[in-house]
Amino acid sequence: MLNYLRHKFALSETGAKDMRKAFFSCTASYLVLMFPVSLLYFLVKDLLNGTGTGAKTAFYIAGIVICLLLIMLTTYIQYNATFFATYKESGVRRIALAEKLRKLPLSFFGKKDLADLTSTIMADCALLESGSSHWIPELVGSIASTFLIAISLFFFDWRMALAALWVLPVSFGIVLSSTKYINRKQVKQTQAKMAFADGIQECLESVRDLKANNAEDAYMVGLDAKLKAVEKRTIITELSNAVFNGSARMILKLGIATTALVGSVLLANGSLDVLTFFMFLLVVSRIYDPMISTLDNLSGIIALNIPCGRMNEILEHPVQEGSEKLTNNGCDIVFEHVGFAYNKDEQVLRDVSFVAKQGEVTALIGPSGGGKTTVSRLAARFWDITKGKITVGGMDVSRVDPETLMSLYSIVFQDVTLFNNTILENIRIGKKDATDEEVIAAAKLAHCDEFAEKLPEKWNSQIGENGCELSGGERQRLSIARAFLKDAPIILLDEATASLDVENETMIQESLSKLIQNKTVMIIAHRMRTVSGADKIVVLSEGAVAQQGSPDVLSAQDGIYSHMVALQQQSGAWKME
Ligand SMILES: Nc1ncnc2c1ncn2[C@@H]1O[C@H](COP(=O)(O)OP(=O)(O)OP(=O)(O)O)[C@@H](O)[C@H]1O
Repeated sequence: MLNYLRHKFALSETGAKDMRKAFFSCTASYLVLMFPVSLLYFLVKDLLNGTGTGAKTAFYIAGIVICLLLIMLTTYIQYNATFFATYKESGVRRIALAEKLRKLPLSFFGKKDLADLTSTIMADCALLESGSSHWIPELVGSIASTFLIAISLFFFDWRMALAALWVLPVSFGIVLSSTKYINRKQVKQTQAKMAFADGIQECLESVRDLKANNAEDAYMVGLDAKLKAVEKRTIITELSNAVFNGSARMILKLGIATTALVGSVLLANGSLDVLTFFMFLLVVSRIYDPMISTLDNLSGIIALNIPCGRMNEILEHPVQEGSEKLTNNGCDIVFEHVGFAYNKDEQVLRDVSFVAKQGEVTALIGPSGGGKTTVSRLAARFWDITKGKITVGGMDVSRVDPETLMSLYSIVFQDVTLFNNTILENIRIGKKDATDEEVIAAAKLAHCDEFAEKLPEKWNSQIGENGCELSGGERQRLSIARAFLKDAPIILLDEATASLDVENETMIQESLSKLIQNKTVMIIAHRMRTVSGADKIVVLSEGAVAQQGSPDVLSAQDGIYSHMVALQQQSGAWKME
């Protein structure tokens, strides 16, 4: 049962145990609510028999007090087992999801969009909070308590029990038979909501380009259509729920009428006593209440399948594993017949073999889409390769834990990611325990002082979301400063200086040349000027190595490299006429 609960509701082991406790406590609290009915039954019996003496009064007062205490106690236990446990579990679940996301390979994120993942951690977890604190324990508690009460009713009078209880299987049958149908509607509603959330996110991210292209109105038409789709899907889902649940609720209420009708007939023909009839009327006035509130929530419980499925997809997705020990001897990077595909059947790299030696700069060049960025990221095990082998200092990277492996790398990406924090803290990401002096020294090497010291708060200035208050070149310099601060033995520079002006590029290249001494450097650049000083050039074209060697050797060959150099010389001489 525990394993079933864990998988069904994406729970931790403790969460599953707490949910089981919640089932028992809900059942107990619903059963206890029937105690006053029993007390009333005995009171009416005494009154009818004329046996209500002083001693009995004390019995009833004690009974009322005990009922109240029991109701308070079971409610308290139910609150502990549902609300407190649920919110504790919700915290654990969010942390587990975030931890898992941190460890998942990039291939996972390629298939998921940001809006989807954010909604899983925020909205889906919140939805599951309602499910675990109310709906699910109440469903199980009401079914279990109603079942136990139903059995006891048959001991009193099976005919009256049938008249009172026939509605339960019928109304549940209606709701259960609609489960698949409603589930399908809810899947479509969720898809429409996700498409709309994606649209909003895309609109916010691309607002600059939309304005620049006067495309806001056209985009809004598309967004409006997505919003209308959400509205339509929500109405269909709610209407379907209302039809099935409304019918089930109506049928439940019919139980009171059939109990009264059958009871009156049996009473009239003398085969039922007044007391039993009265007791059944009392029971039917209460027995359906938990069921009715459960039916209201049943569609919510069915809808939990979708968020739980999405959470399980994250929680059960295999992570990249490996040893937490580095066993490399030096830091030469060797690609041996490497093959790789982001998506099955779309081979991106084919039989790529080359060596990037420690103490040398290896430049990856070639036409756009040739696989340069892919190669540099595979070297740091951002993805696992499908064929061949990549080693660092003789150590197979696929056998090392990605976090451990990353300690060997300083990476400057083409697209810089900055955080809404101060300049100092953005650089300190390169080395968490660095002192302010160390951070500023690294920042100065990357020429960040030129803009940081002009800002009102200097190094402690906030730079806005993703560094939106800085220019492209300033953002790039911050990411280079991170690499200086980390000072790892392998450096990957993916178009690191592309957004800098010539003056800054020259200054940073001087600093970089100090940083890269005795290190393994892999550099990707489109400007031939940037790579002309490299020790080795690897030309990648259509996912394969087309040429490799020193710039001098490649210049002498009639290949892609000499062709690219010639083309860039031509474009350097180009003038607007
Ligand atoms: N995350 C991804 N998912 C699927 N395909 C991808 C992904 N990233 C890159 N590709 C594809 O892999 C191929 C190689 O891309 P890559 O970015 O490595 O080329 P590149 O040589 O660095 O290009 P550029 O010089 O334009 O940056 C391209 O066809 C690209 O469309």
